[in-house]
Amino acid sequence: MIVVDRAFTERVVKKRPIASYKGKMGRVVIVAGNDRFGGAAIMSATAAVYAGAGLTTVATNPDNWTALHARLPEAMVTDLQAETLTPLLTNADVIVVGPGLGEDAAAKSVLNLVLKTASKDQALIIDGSAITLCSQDRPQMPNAKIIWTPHAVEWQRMSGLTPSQQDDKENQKAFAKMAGTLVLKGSPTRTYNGKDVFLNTSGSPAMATGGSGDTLTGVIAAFCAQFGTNAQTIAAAVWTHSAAADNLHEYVALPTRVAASLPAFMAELAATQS
Ligand SMILES: NC(=O)C1=CN([C@@H]2O[C@H](COP(=O)(O)OP(=O)(O)OC[C@H]3O[C@@H](n4cnc5c(N)ncnc54)[C@H](O)[C@@H]3O)[C@@H](O)[C@H]2O)[C@@H](O)CC1
Ligand SMILES: Nc1ncnc2c1ncn2[C@@H]1O[C@H](COP(=O)(O)OP(=O)(O)O)[C@@H](O)[C@H]1O
Ligand SMILES: [Mg+2]
Repeated sequence: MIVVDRAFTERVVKKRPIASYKGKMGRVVIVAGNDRFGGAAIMSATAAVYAGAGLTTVATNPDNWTALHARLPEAMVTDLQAETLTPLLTNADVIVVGPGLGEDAAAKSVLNLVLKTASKDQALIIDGSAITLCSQDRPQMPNAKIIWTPHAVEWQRMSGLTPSQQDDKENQKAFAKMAGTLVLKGSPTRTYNGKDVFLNTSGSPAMATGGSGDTLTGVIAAFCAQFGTNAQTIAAAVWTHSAAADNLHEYVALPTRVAASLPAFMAELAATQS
């Protein structure tokens, strides 16, 4: 069991080299948001941009474009059609699929496109609706660096384990049949990579509000884009997201306010390096 705390995270969040440029900070593509859950796409993208991803594109239902542009002009948008999306997916360093995507035919079709396109050097973060769809349809998974981010009920859909059965031993046994990294969200969140268990030490019930998990996907995406995709980076992203919520000292940690606090918080974490 590896305890993830501030000291652990400070080893991951690096000062930016002088010669940094946006292309070096990672290309993130977020496939998210149907006509009802545009907020999930906006929250994921906001977190990715505010946690430092160099170039963020959101593939979302066109109903969400105006709101996304108005809230987050740093992000680019595209639709969910294979013709426009395929080249963007191919060039991405990190792909997020699932927040607020829904489970209809359009969601299934774009999820299949992502699974067909993802390649071995890319991080692929699978969340929300995409977890539910993968659990139902059991598609062939790509040879990519897959990161699953289920909550307890999504993990139940993946593994068959009820929330009360979800202890380290059972989780590891169930995840041994799957590939990649598992971020099992909860209180506390545990990250599994098939070898170690990373126990998060930040977070509180103030995070029990819609959008907290959508925001986490963007933080993980930005961390992988900048610091390399491995279990340490992913566990540090989990800690940073929940610690940023703790730092608000508010009854409810509104995901948009958590995201807004990330640039200053990450500067603080990076400043401890000599
Ligand atoms: N503003 C938005 O656009 C939002 C969109 N969302 C999206 O909505 C879609 C559906 O996600 P949901 O998670 O709501 O629906 P799900 O159908 O996946 O799961 C919801 C059920 O699981 C329960 N649950 C969640 N965490 C649990 C835990 N730790 N222990 C026990 N039970 C738990 C919930 O109370 C609920 O009964 C996802 O794609 C998600 O990304 C949500 O994130 C909410 C906000
Ligand atoms: N009681 C709690 N203690 C610590 N973290 C919590 C608590 N409740 C929720 N969270 C965090 O909030 C997030 C919830 O994710 P999720 O259920 O996917 O939200 P959504 O899909 O609405 O964005 C996770 O990161 C989880 O760890
Ligand atoms: Mg969620």
